[in-house]
Amino acid sequence: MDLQIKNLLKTFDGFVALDRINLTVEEREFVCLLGPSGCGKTTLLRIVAGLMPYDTGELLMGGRDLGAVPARDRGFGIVFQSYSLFPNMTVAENIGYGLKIRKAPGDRIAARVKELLDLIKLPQLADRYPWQLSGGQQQRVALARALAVDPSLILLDEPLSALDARVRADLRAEIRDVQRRLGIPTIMVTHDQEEALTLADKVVCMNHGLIEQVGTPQDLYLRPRTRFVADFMGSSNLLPTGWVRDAMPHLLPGRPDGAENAYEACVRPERIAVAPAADGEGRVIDLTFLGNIRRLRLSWRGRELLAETHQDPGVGPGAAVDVSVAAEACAWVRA
Ligand SMILES: Nc1ncnc2c1ncn2[C@@H]1O[C@H](COP(=O)(O)OP(=O)(O)OP(=O)(O)O)[C@@H](O)[C@H]1O
Repeated sequence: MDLQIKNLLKTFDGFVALDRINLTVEEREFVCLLGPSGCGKTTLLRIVAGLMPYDTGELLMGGRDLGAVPARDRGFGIVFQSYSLFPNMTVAENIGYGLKIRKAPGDRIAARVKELLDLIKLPQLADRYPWQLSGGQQQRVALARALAVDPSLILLDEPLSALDARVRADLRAEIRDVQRRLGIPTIMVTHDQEEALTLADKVVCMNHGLIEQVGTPQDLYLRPRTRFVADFMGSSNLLPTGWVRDAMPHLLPGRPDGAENAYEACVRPERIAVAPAADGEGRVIDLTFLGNIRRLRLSWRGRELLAETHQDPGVGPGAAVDVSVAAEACAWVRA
């Protein structure tokens, strides 16, 4: 079943938190809501969950209006940022809770709990209590609990944000794997662009209660349509039209029509090629070693540019370099 969000408006005392949002979550799709603090991600997720009312608009699940359906009857699985396991229940009891309140028979609950413990790769922890688990384990149990009732939609509110980088990366891969296997449509809130790029089929980039752009991770990274999206989805060189006309005229043909200040060229740092050249016009300002990449700040034709390379560029600060950008490396964005 798909979820359709139509013209959804949410205000708090006149403040517009969601400004007529339109969005479809297709069957089997993993959608990430991405954006800075306060852009409305959590509000949207809570409204879909049924935990918060909205002003106007429509929510349809498989064509059925959810407006009058209370949270507990929506049949959605929810995982929050903070581990929200019941502290006085074991892992198995936590996972089986939803089935128990639906009065499922004991043997069915036990079988389902076992299946889910295997799925989250924690079969040996059934009898532990939440306080005896690491943060990553607790979030896996929270995921299993959300899955236990065969939800028609999974809602994840920054489920990884309290975990350290390594656990986060592992669990991220597991969530993706489980979601793919089960094919349950999923909405996840995050402010971490890397997380959105690795997990999502569709990324929804939000800003001030509006959707700036919706697309695949590739769309948003390679073909951002606004300066905000370009900036939020990784680092970029944002180059004014006037400068491009003088310094990189070969980028101009892709520019949409519009006033001089209406568009800027977005060139990702890895698309700037740098080569040592004694008579090169560019100068290396500094170079930072970041393990898998090297980041160079360059000065070239009156601007500072950011370049990144996987190879050792063979130059240091002060060195003269040639700088080039392929025409197709540029996306024109609304400034
Ligand atoms: N109960 C409320 N009363 C008044 N304003 C609220 C309420 N809940 C949220 N807001 C406001 O609505 C806006 C969106 O909040 P929301 O929590 O959805 O943002 P977010 O994108 O999830 O941010 P974060 O990443 O910080 O959680 C914010 O400006 C927030 O202050």
